[in-house]
Amino acid sequence: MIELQGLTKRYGDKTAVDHLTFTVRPGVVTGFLGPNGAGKSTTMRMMLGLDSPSGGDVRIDGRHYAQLSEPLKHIGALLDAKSIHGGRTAYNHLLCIAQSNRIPRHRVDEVLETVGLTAVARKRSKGFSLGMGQRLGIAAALLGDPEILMFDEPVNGLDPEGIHWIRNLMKGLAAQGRTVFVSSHLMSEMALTAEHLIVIGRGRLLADTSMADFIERNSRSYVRLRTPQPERLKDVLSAAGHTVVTTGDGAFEVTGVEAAQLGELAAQHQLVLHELSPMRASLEEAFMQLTAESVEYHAHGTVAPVGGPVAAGAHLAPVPQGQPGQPGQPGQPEQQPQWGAQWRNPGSGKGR
Ligand SMILES: Nc1ncnc2c1ncn2[C@@H]1O[C@H](COP(=O)(O)OP(=O)(O)OP(=O)(O)O)[C@@H](O)[C@H]1O
Repeated sequence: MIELQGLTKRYGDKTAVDHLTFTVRPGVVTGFLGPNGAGKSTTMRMMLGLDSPSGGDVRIDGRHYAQLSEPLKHIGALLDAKSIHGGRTAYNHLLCIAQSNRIPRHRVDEVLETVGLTAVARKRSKGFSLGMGQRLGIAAALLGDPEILMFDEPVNGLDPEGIHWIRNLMKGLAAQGRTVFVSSHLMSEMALTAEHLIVIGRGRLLADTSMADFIERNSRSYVRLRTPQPERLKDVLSAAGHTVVTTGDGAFEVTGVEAAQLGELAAQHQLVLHELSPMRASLEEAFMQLTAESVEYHAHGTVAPVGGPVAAGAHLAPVPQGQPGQPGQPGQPEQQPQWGAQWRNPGSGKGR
């Protein structure tokens, strides 16, 4: 278990981490999300004793990192895979870490096997691809067989096979009852991996919630309609009390009503429909809205204002309802400015 209490880090005038209080529990993968510069790496560095807090406290299984007599047996971390000494073979790199941490030599072979690097164990790591480097970094994190594992952006730059492998590895480690804490700036990636979510923006806690709750509350559902008789359909929908939004491609979006009801309404008025699709806004959209005020570096026109319309061409991928990982209920966009408060509920998750 990792416990943060009011953890704060200032660099001069800049507050990189601002009074963070949350607990990372065993048995589930906890995703640590935030836009670039939100303070994820700084938080992780403080967890590992690599940076000292300006205020507050972080404990690993009840103790400060510096108090752990054999830290690698408690917590293993992948922070920066590129920091590996390229002149050593993969085997020697791991052996050095094992010997300086009183970890038995047989663990080197075991972790090489786990990460699939046995065949290249005697090769110098400077010739390794990015994916192989990540695997070697993960092998080092696993070396002490720790109960807590921490991965900073582990899928960055990996190919689909590598991403799939890391995802399954993390889930497997959590299923063994370990604490798995993984940072990312991609909500879509976390939706496939994490059961619990911690979201930060500008160093502050924005959400502490189970993934299921996040999906349920944030996946805005609506119905998309297309017709060769747009004016008539719009009149019929408006007369029935529905608010109709016209999209760039000439379709209509209607919120707060079932697709079947709209189909029946159209049939009653003998209107032809070319499309009648129940849709759900993507989690990426919900995440962008949650963190919109916290994004430090905006790409012009790509970030949705809180509670406002989403910019055309933004990374939105509305998906038809009923897809795996997308259960939920209609969202309430007018409540979005309060989302942060709504999510600050450490007890709401499934974590143990
Ligand atoms: N050593 C440092 N000196 C000054 N400012 C720093 C230092 N380290 C981090 N910062 C600042 O603290 C803030 C948080 O940085 P951090 O790297 O923790 O964010 P992050 O969420 O990990 O970002 P990314 O997703 O881009 O890696 C940023 O504004 C960064 O510029």
